[in-house]
Amino acid sequence: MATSRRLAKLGSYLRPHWRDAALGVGALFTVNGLGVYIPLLIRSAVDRLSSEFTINQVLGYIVPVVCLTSAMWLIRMASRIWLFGVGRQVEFDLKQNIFEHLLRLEPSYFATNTAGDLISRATSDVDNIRRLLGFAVLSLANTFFAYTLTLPIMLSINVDLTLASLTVYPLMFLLVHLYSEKLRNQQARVQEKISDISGLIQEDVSGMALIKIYAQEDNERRAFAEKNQRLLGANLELARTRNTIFPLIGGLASVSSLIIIWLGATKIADGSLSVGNFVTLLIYVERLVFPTALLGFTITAYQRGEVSIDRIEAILSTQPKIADELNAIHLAPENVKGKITARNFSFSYPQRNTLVLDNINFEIEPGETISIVGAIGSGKTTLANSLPRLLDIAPGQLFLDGIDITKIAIADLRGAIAYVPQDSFLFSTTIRNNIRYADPLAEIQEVEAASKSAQIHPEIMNFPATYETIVGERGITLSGGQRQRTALARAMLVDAPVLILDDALSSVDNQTATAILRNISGGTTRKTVIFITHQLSAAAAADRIFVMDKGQIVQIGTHMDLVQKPGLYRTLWSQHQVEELLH
Ligand SMILES: Nc1ncnc2c1ncn2[C@@H]1O[C@H](COP(=O)(O)OP(=O)(O)OP(=O)(O)O)[C@@H](O)[C@H]1O
Repeated sequence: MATSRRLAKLGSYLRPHWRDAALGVGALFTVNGLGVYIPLLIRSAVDRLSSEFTINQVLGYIVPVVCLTSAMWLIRMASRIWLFGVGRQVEFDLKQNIFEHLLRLEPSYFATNTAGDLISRATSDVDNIRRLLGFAVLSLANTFFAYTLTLPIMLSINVDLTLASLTVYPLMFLLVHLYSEKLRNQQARVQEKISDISGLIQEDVSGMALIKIYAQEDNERRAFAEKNQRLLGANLELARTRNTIFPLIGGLASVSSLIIIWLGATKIADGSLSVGNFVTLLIYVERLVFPTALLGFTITAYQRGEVSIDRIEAILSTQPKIADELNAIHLAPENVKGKITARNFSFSYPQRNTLVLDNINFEIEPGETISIVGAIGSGKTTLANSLPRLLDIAPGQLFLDGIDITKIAIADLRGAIAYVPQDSFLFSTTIRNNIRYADPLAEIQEVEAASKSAQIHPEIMNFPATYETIVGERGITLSGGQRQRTALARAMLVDAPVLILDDALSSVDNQTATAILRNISGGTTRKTVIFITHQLSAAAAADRIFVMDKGQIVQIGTHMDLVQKPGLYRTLWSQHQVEELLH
């Protein structure tokens, strides 16, 4: 991103908080104005007191200097509160924007961007921008005012001495210019390495059981040490560059004072400079040393911030691929009948040329229960993910109640479809909150009814705190089957007209799976149920069965029809019967 665009971005982050920023900068202006005035008082004191010295005169100078210095201290404090506050506000806004933006992005985005990298951008990079907008703005404004207010007065006192003291500055700016590109690149490398390490920690913590099962602790330790070493290398490289340039800047600024002392002394000796003016110039140059030396830190903060702006904007500028059309159709779930149609539906994943779904056609009537069976990788999950538009599908291929699903408002489409994916993810909260996730105000009776439909209620009643039992992270305190049925209860509570179960009962025995399917597809208000499964005895209970092979629906029919015809279903059924016998 070009520097001008980065500055425009910074401006846009600051805009909502311009009042505080302006107050902070205004306070710095006042402080620097007072800072310029105090040496003038001292000059007058030095010149007057050298001719007549009384205690009253001394006090007449000391009291205003003390009062002004105290006022400066208070105003400087206020400027810090305002400007650092702006940094914190921007940090809050950015975190909020990033999180809200991530919620709008489609699942495939998270397949290509690791959680560790996203976390590092939302925390460490946001922190860099906070520092840039708090500390760097403060120190830059301070340096700017220090120079613009001090230099004219210095020039009015003595042009030669002032210009001589400034001779080191071109050298200083050349130094900064030469090193800035290098510093920015090294900073970017550090941020990348931080992301790498966050990614590894995040992945290893999630996959800890796997690491232990395969006894891969040593390999993981080595992989971590390698990444940590790279981060250390990047940090040391950056520190070397910084530690070369910043003391040089500070040192060059101090050379200005030496120039004033050296040339000033000769000017006092030849009578062309009063002692008062000499002292004043010396104080002014000293006053400039600190803001100038701070420039180094300001540059670091700026460069860190620059890299971080790019990294954060990479998230914020990613347009969601799956979004509502301008005139999206709104559908209330209670008005949805649940008819699902596919017409010549084909799909391929980005970066893959082959069709994963190849010219699929079907009609599912409202209230019908359909089982989808087929070989591993035949496209069942892809079909299930397409219906609630978790995948970016082309228009005119899938329809809900005859309406193209790409024309329906996404929230309404997803509100009409309850979906239990293969991975029955549970949050680290109570079972009750997990079940009523989609309806946090649901009463316990509704939660219990949903659990009864999912055949998990008796087991929950046996947990130590029944529905208030806390589920460990990702539900590790529950068995696989319990997790699956809790996830199913969550979908049952929604009471949507369409229910999709993607291999969601694989850890439940065949009889229970069949009973659950009968339970959810029966009743007075029948839902349209799509039941993807490898459990053929449960699948057989459906009204119709779709058999998938290599991205196509190769057979459609009832269990009785399909077992009588030669084809994939009969083969799968025979295999299933052999497995049942061997069991
Ligand atoms: N995100 C993805 N990116 C690229 N290819 C994918 C992605 N997800 C699935 N595939 C591929 O699409 C094909 C169909 O996968 P899908 O998960 O739909 O099959 P499935 O029938 O549900 O399999 P299973 O019975 O194992 O769940 C497979 O070849 C798979 O490798």
